[in-house]
Amino acid sequence: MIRLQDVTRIYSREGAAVKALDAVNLEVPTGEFASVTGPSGCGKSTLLNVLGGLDKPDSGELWVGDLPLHSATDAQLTAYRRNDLGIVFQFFNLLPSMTVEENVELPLLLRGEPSKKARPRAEEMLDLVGLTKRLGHFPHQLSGGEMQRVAIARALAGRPRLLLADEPTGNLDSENAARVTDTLLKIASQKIVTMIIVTHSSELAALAPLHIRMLDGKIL
Ligand SMILES: Nc1ncnc2c1ncn2[C@@H]1O[C@H](COP(=O)(O)OP(=O)(O)OP(=O)(O)O)[C@@H](O)[C@H]1O
Repeated sequence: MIRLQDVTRIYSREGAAVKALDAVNLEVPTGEFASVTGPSGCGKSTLLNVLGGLDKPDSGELWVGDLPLHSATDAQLTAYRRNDLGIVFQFFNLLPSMTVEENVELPLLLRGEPSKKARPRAEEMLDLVGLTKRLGHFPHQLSGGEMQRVAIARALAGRPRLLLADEPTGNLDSENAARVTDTLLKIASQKIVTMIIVTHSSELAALAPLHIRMLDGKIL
């Protein structure tokens, strides 16, 4: 369970206080797929940043399972980001000189897993996103949608508790966006991870069992 209780994050801009998150209360059950929508400036990125342990609330409580992110130490936050969190970005962020398989394996190798464990895990995740035939390809040989599915496989490889995605279909044409959406729905149906996805796509947002609408730092 992800639980936010009265989470407030205030920025100051030109001397004025901006409540990017204004006493937000939210519960996302383990394994749930939640979409987040709302107009520019409503606080979506701030919500992702506090969930990702990159920013701390000024007040309130934010729990990821039994970990209190609002009071976690820097060491706990580093461990949380490394072990419990998968992140998918709008622009994929794959390493161009590595193959698809190597891109997915890399986070596992970086955290000390031996290659003989990392490789089958990468292959399993690439099978999950339907890219088994692309293992040896390089990112520039893939479509945008395929690159995003590699990024999703990479984010899941380390068995995170929480998958955060910021506009995962924002940079894709409709056909590629549809494939990425199908992949996300497949992952959601298997309940292998809690997913919170910020999107401007009303289609993707509506497909999520939990649709969070934000306005002016609040959840509607
Ligand atoms: N570092 C910062 N310093 C000052 N104000 C900030 C900062 N980060 C965000 N804000 C303000 O907080 C509010 C929420 O911003 P946030 O980026 O979370 O919105 P958003 O919904 O993600 O917007 P977009 O869809 O445009 O990315 C906005 O008014 C923004 O200007």
